[in-house]
Amino acid sequence: MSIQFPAPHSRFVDGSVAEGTSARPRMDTAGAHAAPARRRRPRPAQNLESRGGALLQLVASLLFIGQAALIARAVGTMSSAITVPALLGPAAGILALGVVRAILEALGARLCHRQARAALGRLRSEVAAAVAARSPLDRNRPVAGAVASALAEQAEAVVPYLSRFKPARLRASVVPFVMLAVVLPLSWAAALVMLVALPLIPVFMALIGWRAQAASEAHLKEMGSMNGFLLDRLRGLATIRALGAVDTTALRLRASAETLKDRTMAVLRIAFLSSAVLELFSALGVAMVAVYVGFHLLGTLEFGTWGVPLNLSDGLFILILAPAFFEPMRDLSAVWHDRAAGEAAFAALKLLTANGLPLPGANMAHPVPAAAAPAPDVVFDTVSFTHAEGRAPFAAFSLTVPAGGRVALLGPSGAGKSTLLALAAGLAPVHTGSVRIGGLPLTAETAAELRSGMAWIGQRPHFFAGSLAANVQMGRPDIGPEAVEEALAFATLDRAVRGRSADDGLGEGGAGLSGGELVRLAIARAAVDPRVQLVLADEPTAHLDAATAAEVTEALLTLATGRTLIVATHDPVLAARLDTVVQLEPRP
Ligand SMILES: Nc1ncnc2c1ncn2[C@@H]1O[C@H](COP(=O)(O)OP(=O)(O)OP(=O)(O)O)[C@@H](O)[C@H]1O
Repeated sequence: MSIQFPAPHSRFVDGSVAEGTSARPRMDTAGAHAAPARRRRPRPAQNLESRGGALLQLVASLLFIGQAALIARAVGTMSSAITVPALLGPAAGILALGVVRAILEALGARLCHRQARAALGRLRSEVAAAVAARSPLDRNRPVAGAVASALAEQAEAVVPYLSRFKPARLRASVVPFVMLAVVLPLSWAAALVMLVALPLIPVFMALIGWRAQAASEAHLKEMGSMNGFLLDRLRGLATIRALGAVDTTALRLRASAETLKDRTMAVLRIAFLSSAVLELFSALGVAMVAVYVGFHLLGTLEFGTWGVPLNLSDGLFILILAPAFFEPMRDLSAVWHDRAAGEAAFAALKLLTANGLPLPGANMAHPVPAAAAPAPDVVFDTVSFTHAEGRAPFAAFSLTVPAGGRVALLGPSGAGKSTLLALAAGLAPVHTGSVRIGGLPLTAETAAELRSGMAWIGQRPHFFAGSLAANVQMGRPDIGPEAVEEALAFATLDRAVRGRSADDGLGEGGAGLSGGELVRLAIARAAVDPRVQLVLADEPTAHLDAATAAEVTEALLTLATGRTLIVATHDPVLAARLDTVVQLEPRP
């Protein structure tokens, strides 16, 4: 997948950041799932459409030239003779242009905002899909808190960037030059003064802009790392309390908040500075034009026109245009920090799309629920896999699990049991060799389809704050309440939750159920889906007392009836209940 992000210092950052994509990740209680993310080239019509609001605002600004001309003419007429009919025409014209300008400006602003929000929605979808496309085995995946902060909070800076900064930049790059072209035939001197004063503004703004960009990036980075830190520590609150590390954590949090405050102030200082610089230069520019026109009309400065001196109407026209000439630049300055914040947000989002260990089939469409297939065989054919930092727990591992077979992977910690299960689940691509399930090689193309017939009961299954039923159903629309009740009964959870209904809630991380009950809840998740024909369970009886482990073992074996089961375990009692035990040896 490739996402078009603006280059950090590009002159023109197009709104087509995520234009024309069809990424629609489906969010359910299981978290973010990447749906097909095929890209289409942005079409010119779409680009025009995305700039429609900015164009309306541009036209509104240009209409001021007409108003200025009418005002100047009316005042010029009044200097010779004041007649109502002579004034009525210009007055009506000024009013009509004013109304049209107001309408265009309001429409333009609305359209810009709407387009910016739509672009942000598409961008968020693409970034969420990119994050979801990283393998769970990739330990360099972005920190959850930082992802949440970037997607939910920092990404919002894209809206003012697209809806305010970009239209302002378009106006600033067109309106002053049209006004210059209008003034030049009347007075080259006034046009020259304007032309000389104008570039000073962008030069100083560019100088300030570099600082602003750096300050905004530092600010967003600090915000992301503080959010990541906060989420991580909130999750580990019990451990922090148990180890008496509350004060240390609070101190770090306070230090982080102080740094964030300093970074925010730095951004604000630069924003105020850029506005002040711009006001100064535009005021100087207007003053210079006013001095020239004033002295020219008084006859002191006779040069600067094309042979014919300026009359009152012409002079007034230039004077009225002078502030409007600098106005687009002032508008641009007012939203200058939006550029810095927007580009920093783009950069933060782009970081999240960095390539890492891919999740095979992450961007494939969710397969249409198919009727249950027969239990598949699983073949590991000379498989090897190397984790980050070159850790390869096994090399050229081969194993055939027959259809409907029940196999225990036994071995010391670090021997690679979980890694093998993850490879069978297609959570990471094998480096050499192949995995075949039901005769189908597990590849990026087949992984999504094969996974739809698997149940993965991980070492630390995630439970979401919400009802038991939602935690079993996991957003699968084809699983109804009756199936959920049956699955809970199957995993003998109905006893554990007797007195509560399936709609009763679980706290974050499964708070409200014991460790053994949570494993059974994970088994219920698998049991509820009739398409599941391959069950992969990673240490389901770890940390359980003998009686609970026996209950979990029974539930697992019942689930495995007529299905293929592979279990990674240290539990000899569980291993003894299975057909085959495969002993893994740690590599030297
Ligand atoms: N995501 C990862 N990134 C880098 N290295 C990893 C990752 N997961 C596991 N490892 C390393 O790979 C090796 C095998 O780990 P694995 O979890 O597969 O072993 P295991 O046999 O399941 O161990 P245990 O019984 O303790 O769960 C270990 O040395 C581990 O440190």
